[in-house]
Amino acid sequence: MTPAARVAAAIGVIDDCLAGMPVEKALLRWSRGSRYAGSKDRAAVRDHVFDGWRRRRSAAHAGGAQTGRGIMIGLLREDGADLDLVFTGQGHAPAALSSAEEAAPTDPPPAAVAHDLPDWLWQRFEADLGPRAGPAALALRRRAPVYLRVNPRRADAATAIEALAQEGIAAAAHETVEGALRVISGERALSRSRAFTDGPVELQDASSQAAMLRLPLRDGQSVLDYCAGGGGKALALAGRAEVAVTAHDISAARMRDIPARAARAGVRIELAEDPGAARYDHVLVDAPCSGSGTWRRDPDGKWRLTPEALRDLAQLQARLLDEALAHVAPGGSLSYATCSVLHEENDAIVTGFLERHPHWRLCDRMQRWPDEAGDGFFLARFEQG
Ligand SMILES: C[S@@+](CC[C@H](N)C(=O)[O-])C[C@H]1O[C@@H](n2cnc3c(N)ncnc32)[C@H](O)[C@@H]1O
Repeated sequence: MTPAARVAAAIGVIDDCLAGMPVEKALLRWSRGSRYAGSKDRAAVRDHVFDGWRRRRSAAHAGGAQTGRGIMIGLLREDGADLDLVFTGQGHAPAALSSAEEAAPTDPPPAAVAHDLPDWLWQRFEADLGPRAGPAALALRRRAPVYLRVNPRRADAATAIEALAQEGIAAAAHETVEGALRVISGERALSRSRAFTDGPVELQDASSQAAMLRLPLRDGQSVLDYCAGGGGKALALAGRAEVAVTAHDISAARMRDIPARAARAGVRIELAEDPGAARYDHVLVDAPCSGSGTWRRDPDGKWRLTPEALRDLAQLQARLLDEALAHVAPGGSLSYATCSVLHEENDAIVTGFLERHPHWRLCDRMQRWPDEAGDGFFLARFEQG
């Protein structure tokens, strides 16, 4: 495919997204109908679509229309591309620009548009994040850096960097998060690399890693990951110390890869579909959330979230914390995590918990904002007394 044909394909996929199709589904549909496209074409179309979808509002403003074509014109215009080389109308290229499309807009976009958030969310960002609202929203418009977690059971950082380099993947140690590596190039080779398939590294954002490093684990202790999902946090905790980690999730299906991932990582994780009356030294609630700190990876999230859905999430988060509390052993700790930057899912949940449980106190709190050092992430840890 020519570069222009890739843009034409992205326009079609973005139109499907605008019609309500989730971005991954729209890409899959295009991919299935485009057997002629090679792996580089697929990667390029994916990048265009995700760039356009993250910057949907500002690109539509710059391109003059809320359509796949308008978004791609705006995106390329904002990025300084020569539009006449792409919109030629020849072969599989998109049609030449009309005179209306040739004129870049002169009016500045409203703040919510410039920050690529729905109006209500931009208001929340400003209210909740204060001066950090702008930088956080702008970070969510960019591609996410790829971070790996070095599995201390299999390698140290230097060995992992060397193993990755031998397979054409350049990585460097994170400046502040121990054991986190930033992938500099070659990320598309990762999933097939031995460093990944044999267990020395796992894909995990640096902010999640930073949060898991804060839990004060000691050898011999027990840990319950109450919302374990695919087990990313459980694996990080199991790798850190000689602790007995149990994974629970309302969806057993979500946990199905944990045994294989644990075996690859050289750790043991027990699965508990129902933790019953069991109690643990550390209980972690990595709660379902809006994902607002990670929307650069999942841009659908910011366009789909509604105030009502956010309120429902906050109710679920509070309930999960109360449920999980029953599993904390005497003298143990309860940790609450989200990958959100919104007050309603973070500090408001902490305040509500402390009001409902006055014998518990907040003993640690971490808030990270989305930037080059990692995703947005929140952690609060409670102890009794
Ligand atoms: C943020 S994800 C967890 C991600 C996971 N900890 C990781 O690191 O990969 C939240 C998880 O909470 C689970 N969940 C939702 N409601 C729950 C409930 N009532 N009890 C336990 N888990 C629940 C979801 O199935 C989902 O897997």
